Amino acid sequence: MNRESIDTLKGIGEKTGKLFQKVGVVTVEDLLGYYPRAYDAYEEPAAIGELKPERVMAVAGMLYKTPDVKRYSHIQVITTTLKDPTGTLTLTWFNMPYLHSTLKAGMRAVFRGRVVKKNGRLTMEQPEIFTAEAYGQIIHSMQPIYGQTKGLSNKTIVRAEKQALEIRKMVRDYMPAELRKKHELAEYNFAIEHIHFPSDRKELLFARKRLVFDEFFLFLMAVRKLKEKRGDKPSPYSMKLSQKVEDLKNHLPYSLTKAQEKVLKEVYDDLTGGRVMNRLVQGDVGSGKTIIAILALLQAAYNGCQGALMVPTEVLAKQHYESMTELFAAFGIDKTPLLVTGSMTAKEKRIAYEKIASHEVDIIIGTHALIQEKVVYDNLALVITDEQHRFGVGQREMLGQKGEEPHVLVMSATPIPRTLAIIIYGDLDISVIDELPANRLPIRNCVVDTGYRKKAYEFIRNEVAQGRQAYVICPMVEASEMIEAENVVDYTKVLKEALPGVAVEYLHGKMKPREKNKIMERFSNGEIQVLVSTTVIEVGVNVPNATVMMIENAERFGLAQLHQLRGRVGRGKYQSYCIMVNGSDQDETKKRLDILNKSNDGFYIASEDLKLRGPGDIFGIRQSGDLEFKLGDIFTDANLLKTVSEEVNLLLKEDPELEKEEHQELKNKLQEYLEKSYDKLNL
Ligand SMILES: Nc1ncnc2c1ncn2[C@@H]1O[C@H](COP(=O)(O)OP(=O)(O)OP(=O)(O)O)[C@@H](O)[C@H]1O
Repeated sequence: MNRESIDTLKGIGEKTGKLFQKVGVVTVEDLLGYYPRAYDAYEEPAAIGELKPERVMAVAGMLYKTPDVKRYSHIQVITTTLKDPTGTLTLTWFNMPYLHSTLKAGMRAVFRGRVVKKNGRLTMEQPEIFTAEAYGQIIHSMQPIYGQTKGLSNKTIVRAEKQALEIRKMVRDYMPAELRKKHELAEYNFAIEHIHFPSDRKELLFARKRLVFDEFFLFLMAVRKLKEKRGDKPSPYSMKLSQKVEDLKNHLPYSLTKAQEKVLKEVYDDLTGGRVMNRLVQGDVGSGKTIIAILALLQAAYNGCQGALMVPTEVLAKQHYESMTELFAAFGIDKTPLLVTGSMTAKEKRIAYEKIASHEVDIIIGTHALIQEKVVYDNLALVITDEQHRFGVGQREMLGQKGEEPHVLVMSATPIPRTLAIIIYGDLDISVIDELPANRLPIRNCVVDTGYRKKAYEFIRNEVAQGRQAYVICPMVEASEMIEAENVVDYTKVLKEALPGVAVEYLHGKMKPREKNKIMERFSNGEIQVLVSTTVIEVGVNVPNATVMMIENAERFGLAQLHQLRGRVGRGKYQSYCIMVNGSDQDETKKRLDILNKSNDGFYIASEDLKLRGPGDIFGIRQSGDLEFKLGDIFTDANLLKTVSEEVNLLLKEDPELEKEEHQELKNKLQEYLEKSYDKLNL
């Protein structure tokens, strides 16, 4: 029943089914596992005088004007005014023509929507309308808000979730009863129901704790199994260090930092030590992880083996490919890299696979495409993955299976404290690059409001005049009627006007991979001077000539994400700048952005953010959304993570193969978890 497709639910036809597929929901089970992104608590209506911008709030009052309808190209706007003893408020709706006949002067109601400040005055946009009685019934309840996609509204998802809960088959709880009791965990079926529809905050936290416990538990069990399987084994590829690679290292345009040398030695010791390497290299943005990867790949190549470098995006794969090709050509390195990406044509792929299988190439760079079944390697001795995003523990294992026990090196810029890293990466040894190259000048930061834009553009113009380049980040791709935030397409037009003679172009995730690559290429070689982009450039993009990072609507991003974005500048010898434009006047936002303003250190930022939010703050912007947990946050749930880690140790000590009767359900669940983790790769 739970594995059935969601089109068995009422109201879900082919079209809606496709939209659900877009957010990864195919079966009833997937739907139940599609947890709310946030919850809306229907609070007491506030007085108009108490309204705060950028918040969703409710007000009660009387309409004192018959609505006014205006039409601007494709948008119809209805406005009216609400009054209470503390003030007046403009209410605005977009494209809702039928409201015209509902809204009448003198009507009393409760209105709930986002409050925004426009031209110095407060307006409520797209408010929902309730009678006082109807509002009284839902007050204080928690309404789920799901991640939506164009055409798939929250209402549709809520309706589907309710049905799914009704028809689902209850599952037997796989968590051993003893553990549930010890940690006061909710029963599984109860937790699933109440994560979607909690009646209050307490119930929500109860349900959430159980599900986060599960996420950590299954993840850590999988990590332990992986360690057992891959950990500390003799390696079929014991290498000898090649002098050619040493020569390259000694002739780079820079010398490695002490931290890079230390980490490189640890990697070399693994490669030559006769045991299979399973290592994580952790280093803040721009600390120089890539050269470690390149040198290790070359060592493999000069030992007659193949090496693969797998990264999360095509843009990055291409970037690595190009910089490697250039480097090798400059230093007379006779080892050829090959690029494999999902957007290659079938023919291109076939040719690439042949080159890999015949060992015509030594170093293979690519995205997920690298672990597709069709790729057959010849003597694959080293696999390097960029852990920023998406590659979870299952993927790690899968790559390992591609060769005969290849060495595995994982790169990460996520600033996880050592105690947590040891848990999360329990199957890996950890190396840390804890120093930035010496030629770097610390990035100068500022947090400004939108009134500063003109000055910022002048500043960018100056930098460009000196030969430098700039990024401008906007949260949205295109204009939206519902969300007040800057978008790449319109912003580019504005910027082109503001900066005549400057080459301004845009980049976003909805563009075709080829187009994206082209734009990135033109930015890399300096043809484009200002790149207006969404967060697609967040990870790993390396254009050392870029010195300005201007982030619009900085309030909409998590601190970790802002830190990554900022890490795109300050990668070369030039002084770099980060301008964060704060579009909100909330104190909390100011405090958050201030942390970034004061520091360029990823570890410090993560720990300060945690202090500000406090453990258990589950409504804040997730810090570690890039790890593979849907609900759990390794920072705010750090204590639970430690507890679960201890429990997993105990359990595996007592029953290493999960053979006991009371662990059978768990064993099946774990198997399922691993299979799902592999499946994700084939999406
Ligand atoms: N020791 C060094 N001295 C000077 N420059 C260096 C040094 N090591 C690396 N670089 C340069 O610093 C820039 C950033 O390095 P790299 O791209 O490896 O960063 P990273 O650690 O991968 O960062 P991110 O996580 O942001 O991708 C590159 O242009 C690289 O050539």
